[in-house]
Amino acid sequence: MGSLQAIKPLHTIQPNPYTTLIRAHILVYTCAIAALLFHRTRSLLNSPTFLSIALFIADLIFAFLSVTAQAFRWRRIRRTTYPENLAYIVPEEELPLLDVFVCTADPYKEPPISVVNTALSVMTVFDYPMEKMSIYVSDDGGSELTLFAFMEAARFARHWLPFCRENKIQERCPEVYFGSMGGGDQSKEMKVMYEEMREKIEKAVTRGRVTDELIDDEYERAALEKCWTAGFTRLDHPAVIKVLLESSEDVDIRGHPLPNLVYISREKKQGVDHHFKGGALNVLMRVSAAMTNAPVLLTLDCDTTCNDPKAPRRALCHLLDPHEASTRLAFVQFPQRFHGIDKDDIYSNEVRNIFRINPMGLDGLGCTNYVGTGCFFRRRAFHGPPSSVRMNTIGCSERYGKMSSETILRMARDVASCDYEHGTKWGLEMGFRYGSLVEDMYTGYRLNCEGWESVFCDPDRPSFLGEMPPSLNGALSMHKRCVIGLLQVAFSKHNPLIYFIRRNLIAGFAFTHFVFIPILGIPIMAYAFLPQLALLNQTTLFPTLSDPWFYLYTYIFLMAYVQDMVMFVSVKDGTLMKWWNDQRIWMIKGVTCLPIAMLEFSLQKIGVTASAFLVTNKSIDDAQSTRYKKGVFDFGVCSSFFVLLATVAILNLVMLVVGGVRGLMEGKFGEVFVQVFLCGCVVVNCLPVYEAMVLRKDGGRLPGKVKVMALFLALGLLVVAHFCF
Ligand SMILES: O=c1ccn([C@@H]2O[C@H](COP(=O)(O)OP(=O)(O)O[C@H]3O[C@H](CO)[C@@H](O)[C@H](O)[C@H]3O)[C@@H](O)[C@H]2O)c(=O)[nH]1
Ligand SMILES: [Mn+2]
Repeated sequence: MGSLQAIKPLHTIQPNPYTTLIRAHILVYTCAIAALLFHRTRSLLNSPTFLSIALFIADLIFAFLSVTAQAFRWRRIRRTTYPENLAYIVPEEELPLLDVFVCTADPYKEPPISVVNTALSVMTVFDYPMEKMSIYVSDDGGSELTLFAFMEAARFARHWLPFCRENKIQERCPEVYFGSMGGGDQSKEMKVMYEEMREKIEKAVTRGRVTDELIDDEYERAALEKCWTAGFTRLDHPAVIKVLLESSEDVDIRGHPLPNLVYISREKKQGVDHHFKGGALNVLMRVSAAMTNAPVLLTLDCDTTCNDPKAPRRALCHLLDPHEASTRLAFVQFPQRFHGIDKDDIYSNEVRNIFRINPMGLDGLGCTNYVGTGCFFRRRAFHGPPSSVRMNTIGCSERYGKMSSETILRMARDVASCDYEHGTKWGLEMGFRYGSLVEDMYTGYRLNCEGWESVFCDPDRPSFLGEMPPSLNGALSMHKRCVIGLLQVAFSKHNPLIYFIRRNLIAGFAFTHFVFIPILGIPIMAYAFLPQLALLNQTTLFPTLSDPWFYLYTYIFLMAYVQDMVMFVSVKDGTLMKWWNDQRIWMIKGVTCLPIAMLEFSLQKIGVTASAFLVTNKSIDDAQSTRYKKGVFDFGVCSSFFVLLATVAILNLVMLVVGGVRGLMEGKFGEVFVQVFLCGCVVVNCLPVYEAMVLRKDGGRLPGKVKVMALFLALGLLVVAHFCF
């Protein structure tokens, strides 16, 4: 094997060529930060006022996060996979079975037709033996609409799969395929069939139920009537499990095998904790174990379509690598990438930092993070640390028999019941881990803690494409939920600071940074308000222009931006404009969702409220998406985020003018320069906010109510500051 590998590698690593330079800079930068803290401490001891103490705390947090962030730069790597060489290691017929999990939770926020497209894209795009694939759909919405959509999809697949094979259409899901091309004659018929299916599904969704004339045959009717009986609600219903396609029996119209397709809506009971997506995935894991028990799993969100025929083989390049190391490999993560992002990505919806930049750094340290979708797992990793499970290559596992047999279905319903996990280690030491709204990050992290490794695979052509909310409020709400999830990890007993650092120092720093990002809200809020308010009474808080310490501040400030910018643009398709928007969103998040998330998290901690996973809305409003495509900000909802943001915008503009003018007139510009400059930075970032406040007339302008509230808040703060500072 060894020599074969040398000639035909499955994957290679390219370390970042600038690693030495980067490490030298990390050293210098860390020293600079230490010096700044020293300077801050000294001036604090000289004059301990409320302001200087508050800013000192802010600087401590900045320093903590800046230093830990360097861990992501310590050993950055890129990987290349050679799926074409896989055949030298495993013959085609010995490829492992693959179980694909698709989660959906709400037919109104996640239109069933797009969930269907996700499943069909797995079948069409992946260049993998059909009879080895099984698709398990989890419906946490417990909706007959979704089951109906999938029954329709199963029928459509019998035509669609041979059509794709015969016309060599490989790289699309039906929605994209029919959307982009008018199509030749051969595709006309298919298109009609697809449109019919879509119309039916959408009609059912608009009506809120599957009405009689939409149902085609007795099989469908029986399935729907038998399950959705009186008393069946989303939050309270027995498990529904339907085998819609069974590979050993169902064939397409040309007689070729189809993949397995199974619909699952786990049992729900009011008052029982269902653990959101993590709970759903664990049910899928058990039901699939009873049915196909594939050694390799792929998790997909309902909005993630496949875009790379080779993705499963790329993952196997790592998972089946005959070298020792691969036996400790738990998962191969492809980045979340998105379609429909506007050219300059005004809401920073690509979230490059989390999805592409930081993972390259973590990957070099052996533990990239799991991001919830587009991830191939070794099933065994969910059953205990690598040392506890038998080590061998993956291999195929046998099936239990006919999937839709009563015995197997009974077993499946049993493992999908509410009580099944009671008294077991599921969610604690087995399966996807509970306790955080970022079940993905937390699960990946816990696997790493157990000694499992993980790999980041980011080929140029995106392997998976998902969707992001095309509205600012949507993006901020989603981020808020993630941030609460991170805080739940940061303040848990598995917190990386005590739990991971002793295992792997640098990776421990990286994870520490990761979960403590939310507390950035504290310094960003402090810097968005305090220096500005201090200008009112002309209190000087920073070194003046003539002070040598001023250069240290400048260096640290500039370097923070330069480092960020270089990393941002060095990853493919990173443009300066996107970076600029990303840093704007960074600031906006810092004054909106971070503080609100911290507040909500604290309330949850003391037991005032309970944490909830609000599913991101994926159905899009037309006016909104037109604005988004034009790159115009959308502020058109009354949201507490916008009240905070507008307050910051107003306050900084006022103080920029007041501070600047007074500084110049009184010849004290050098003394207030840093503070006025800060106002300037905020004002530049807030330009779209002013525009939405005064100039715009469209639906995306800032609502009057928000403006008034922000105005009062800003005024109130000025009055308070005038008397206090
Ligand atoms: O109770 C629930 C809640 C959600 N989901 C599914 O989980 C997926 C992700 O939910 P969504 O609201 O779309 O999450 P995103 O806003 O896309 O959030 C990101 O963050 C989540 C939490 O960290 C990850 O699970 C996601 O994969 C990741 O894309 C969707 O397919 C949902 O249907 C469930 O199955 N059950
Ligand atoms: Mn998503």
